[in-house]
Amino acid sequence: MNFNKMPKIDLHCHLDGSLRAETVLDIIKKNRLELTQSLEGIRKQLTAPLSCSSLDEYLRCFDLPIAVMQTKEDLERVSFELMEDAAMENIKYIEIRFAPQQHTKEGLTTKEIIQSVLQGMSRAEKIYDIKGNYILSCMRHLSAESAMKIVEEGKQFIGQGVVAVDLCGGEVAGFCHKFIEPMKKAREYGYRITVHAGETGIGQNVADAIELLGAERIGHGVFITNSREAYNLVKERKIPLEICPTSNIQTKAVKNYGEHPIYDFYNDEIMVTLNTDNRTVSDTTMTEECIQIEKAFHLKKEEYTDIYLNSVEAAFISEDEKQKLREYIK
Ligand SMILES: O=c1[nH]cnc2c1ncn2[C@@H]1O[C@H](CO)[C@@H](O)[C@H]1O
Ligand SMILES: [Zn+2]
Repeated sequence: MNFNKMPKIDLHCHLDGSLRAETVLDIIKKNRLELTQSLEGIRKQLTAPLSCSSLDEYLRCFDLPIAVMQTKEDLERVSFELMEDAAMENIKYIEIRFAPQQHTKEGLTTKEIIQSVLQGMSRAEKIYDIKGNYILSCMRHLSAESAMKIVEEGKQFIGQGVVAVDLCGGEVAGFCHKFIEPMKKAREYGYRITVHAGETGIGQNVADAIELLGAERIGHGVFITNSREAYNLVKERKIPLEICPTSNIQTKAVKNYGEHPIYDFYNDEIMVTLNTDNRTVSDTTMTEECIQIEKAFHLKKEEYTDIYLNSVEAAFISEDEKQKLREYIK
């Protein structure tokens, strides 16, 4: 299959993990930041090394991009550029996530931060054949109060380019208990809910995310294989899994593409979707994720179409918008 040309959907893509190295260098120079001044050095810092041994190590690659995402202008720019990069490889719809909590170092308010990325997104939508929405991620190592603040301040943007909230960062057992209140509030306000869970060996977190937080989708969920309860919940309630194969190899959730459970899940009628996670940190694209999965499992055209249609179903958009996305693949 010529995946570059085929229509694609990315439901799990972090803004801060998807910056162009050239742009990072540009912003460092423009803002006179005391950071690496060489493109090669930047590229190295932005991408998870082959030797990456865990999610925690993978997450260290976000320090540099976050340092250059602290002004309105720079947030607008990186948001526009991610949409542009996605459009160039025929991604027709993308849900981009980021944690506003991490962009206040130069004094921006949550409102200014969200407005800036939304502006970049809508500028790209006017030029390219792509649509997008934002997911507000809350860092799990921060407090429930901090997550509540994002839920409260992001509320005014629901339906204006913001569709959901997420929990992300390092994963420990039982993390969901801490976030019951903010996620309850989020549901009341009309946010859709997706949660990173089951990425580091703890299947029970997936069951918790669904039962305690009302997660409608799960980021990764690879380790439902460890928990009968989580597996059955995902299967029976048709909870879509946002699978990001390359990222899972880097964080050592799986050994290689061939050993990724995505195809077993697919064959067991679990609703899998295929996504990038982080275009720069994982040095990947949607095209590349598709190619690797095609290679590993001899994916047929109908199977790719099924997975694309799962993404359409799982997207946090209206029925009309879903219909438009279905038409691309006919
Ligand atoms: O695969 C992942 N699992 C958990 N957290 C992640 C992953 N990729 C990125 N982030 C975290 O999400 C934040 C907001 O975008 C990033 O700064 C990073 O810390
Ligand atoms: Zn992620």
